[in-house]
Amino acid sequence: KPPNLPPGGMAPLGSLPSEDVSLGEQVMELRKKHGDIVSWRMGSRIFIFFCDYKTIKAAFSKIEFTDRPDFYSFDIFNEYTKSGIANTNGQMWIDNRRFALRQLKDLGMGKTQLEQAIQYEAVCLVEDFKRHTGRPGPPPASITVAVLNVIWKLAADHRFEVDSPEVHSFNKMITTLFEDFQGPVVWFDLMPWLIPIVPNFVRKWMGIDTIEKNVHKVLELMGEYIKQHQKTLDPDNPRDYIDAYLLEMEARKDDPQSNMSIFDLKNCMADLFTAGSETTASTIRWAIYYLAKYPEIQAKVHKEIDSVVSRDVLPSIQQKNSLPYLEAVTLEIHRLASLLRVGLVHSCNKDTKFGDYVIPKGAVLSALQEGCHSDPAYWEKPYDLYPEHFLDAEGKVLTKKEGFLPFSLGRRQCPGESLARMELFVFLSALLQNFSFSIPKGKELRLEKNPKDSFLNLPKELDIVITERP
Ligand code: HEM
Repeated sequence: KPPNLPPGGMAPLGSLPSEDVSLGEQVMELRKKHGDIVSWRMGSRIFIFFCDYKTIKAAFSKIEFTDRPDFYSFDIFNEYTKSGIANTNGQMWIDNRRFALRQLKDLGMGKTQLEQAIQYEAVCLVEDFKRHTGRPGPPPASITVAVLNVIWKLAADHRFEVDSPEVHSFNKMITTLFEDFQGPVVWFDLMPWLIPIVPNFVRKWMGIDTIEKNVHKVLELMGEYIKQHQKTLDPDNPRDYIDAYLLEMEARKDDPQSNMSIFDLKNCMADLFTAGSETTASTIRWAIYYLAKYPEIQAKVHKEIDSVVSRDVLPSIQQKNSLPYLEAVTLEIHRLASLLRVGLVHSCNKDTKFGDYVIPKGAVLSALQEGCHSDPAYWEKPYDLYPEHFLDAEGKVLTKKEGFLPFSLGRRQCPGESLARMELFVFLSALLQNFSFSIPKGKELRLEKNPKDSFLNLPKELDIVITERP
């Protein structure tokens, strides 16, 4: 055991989390015994869990705690060659993240071009929901298409029709990757010494081949769009992320510090799609489920929208500040869903003193989001949908709240946060202006999380009834 390690579950041979209770809940038990920083040896890895908001904020502002770990499951996503944004460290990460943030800003975050694209997707979404009214069923797949189309617009100036088989098969690739990412491949992350000794047939059984194939398909598709863009590139009129990257890559072609390449571009794009699609689409689904479960809150949202927006136009992003209750509901959905339950792990790149402890090089670092989001120290009603958590006495939105970190904190904080917030506002306000959501008669809507999904809290497919509002 390294000296001065935070206290916790440090069985000499390492213990794996139980599958009956979620990882987050198991860490919360350790927190009760040991305090806000706990360690846990899982397999041959030392995990450090930061359990309290202030501790996470202090930890994730440290450069030593900003890297990603050398996880096999992460490397598969880059075909074992570090590239992209989410799984790189050092200069490559700094350059790619900076480029992504600049593109997300230049292509219209807060500006009209992307706003219009999102607004157009909202029109299509409402039209599609009309086809699903009056009978029990899961929330329509058009939610995912709308969210994917926003990223397609940004990345490759492209969109798909809601019934296009291509967009659904692309989505299937991404969701399958998410499922597989939480599967047996995790053993290689926790016990990397297994990697060279596990025979091929076991790797196959673990689903590694399937993940590799799926990743390859995603990257190949990105490659096709890049090729089309190379043929039609106009340096004076960059259309999207791909054009901007190609131009910068050309401008830096003699720069020995440049890590830019077509392979890297494919991975940056894949990162935007994987990080930005299911997260946003699932948040919309959670919102629909929670509002169906809390009809009195839904009625208040309807009333607010009706008092601000005329019924013959969809709400626009400019009206966001006039709809504080909807905004507070959206923030509550982030809190209750805690989509990335224990965050996306970081790693420590050198032995680092932190408070009374020393965090050893190579430790895997995790922010206990769902613990913060249900901590009674921060939330009056931790397990209820209670928009008042995010409203002050005058009904104004409290955007910055201690204990609230759905997009994480610090240097790795989600670069897509503003885009996600914009999408959530435009899509949810459009849907709630036009529809109400309810639980099918005689049914119950069970929204508890699956303990086996330790990292991502994606909603199960549950039936609701969509009714067009008069
Ligand atoms: C509701 C929607 C979303 C949620 C809850 C969410 C949450 C997060 C979280 C918790 C992280 C990990 C941060 C860390 O490592 O500490 C992250 C990373 C990331 N997100 Fe998001 N995200 C959302 C939407 C988006 C969107 C729309 C995009 C872009 C299109 C995006 C792009 C990324 C990228 C590229 C990273 C990796 C950043 C890095 O490693 O530097 N996300 N997100």
